Amino acid sequence: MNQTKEQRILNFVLQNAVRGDPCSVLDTIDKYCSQKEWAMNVGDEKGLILDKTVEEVNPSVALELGTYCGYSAVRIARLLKAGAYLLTVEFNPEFAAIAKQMIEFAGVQDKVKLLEGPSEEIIPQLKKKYEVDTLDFVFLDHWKDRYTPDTILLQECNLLRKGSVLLADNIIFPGAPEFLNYIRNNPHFQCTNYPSHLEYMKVGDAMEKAVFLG
Ligand SMILES: Cc1ncccc1-c1cc(O)c2nc[nH]c(=O)c2c1
Ligand SMILES: [Mg+2]
Repeated sequence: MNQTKEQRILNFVLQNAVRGDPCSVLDTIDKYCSQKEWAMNVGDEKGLILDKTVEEVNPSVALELGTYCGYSAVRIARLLKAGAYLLTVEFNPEFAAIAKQMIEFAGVQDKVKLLEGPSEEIIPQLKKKYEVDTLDFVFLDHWKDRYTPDTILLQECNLLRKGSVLLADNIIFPGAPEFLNYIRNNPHFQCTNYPSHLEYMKVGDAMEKAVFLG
């Protein structure tokens, strides 16, 4: 049975990265996806914006929507303080299976809880089933058409508190114009734009940070 691109990425990591070393896993994925097969990891350039935001927020509880192969889950988890954790949501079971192995190989499994299913089903379960009070940081990197409804859902479920930080990928490419319009015109959010490039490409992209004002 032919391997998927995601399986090829995982195998390249298993054969070339250092087990238990998150930076080695990230560098190895970036090497494969810039030299061999493009894939939709946040990548090294936008990854630095993600790093800076996570370090600034220093979250106790973080949520990621869109795990894919686990690149940004490893990227975020490696920066979390003792006792802090990341919940990451992936709809595609094949991607979730790859990400689980990637997270374990990187050695950050104790900080990451991978939740498989649609974000619109999982978000309303976070308080009761996953014992979340509020979220300090949310990384939106799933499907652009879910950015706005899921942001509204997070508010409806009382998962945001004054100062909660959202960071959204792909604001330019593939683009999330409806989300940008929603969040920039919403008096409950303070927005900042971070111009960058699409992962592994010279094409322009950007990330948008939105701080919930309560
Ligand atoms: C797949 C793709 N093709 C061409 C250009 C951009 C993309 C692309 C890039 C990303 O960073 C994505 N992140 C989350 N979810 C996506 O669907 C997604 C798609
Ligand atoms: Mg993305």
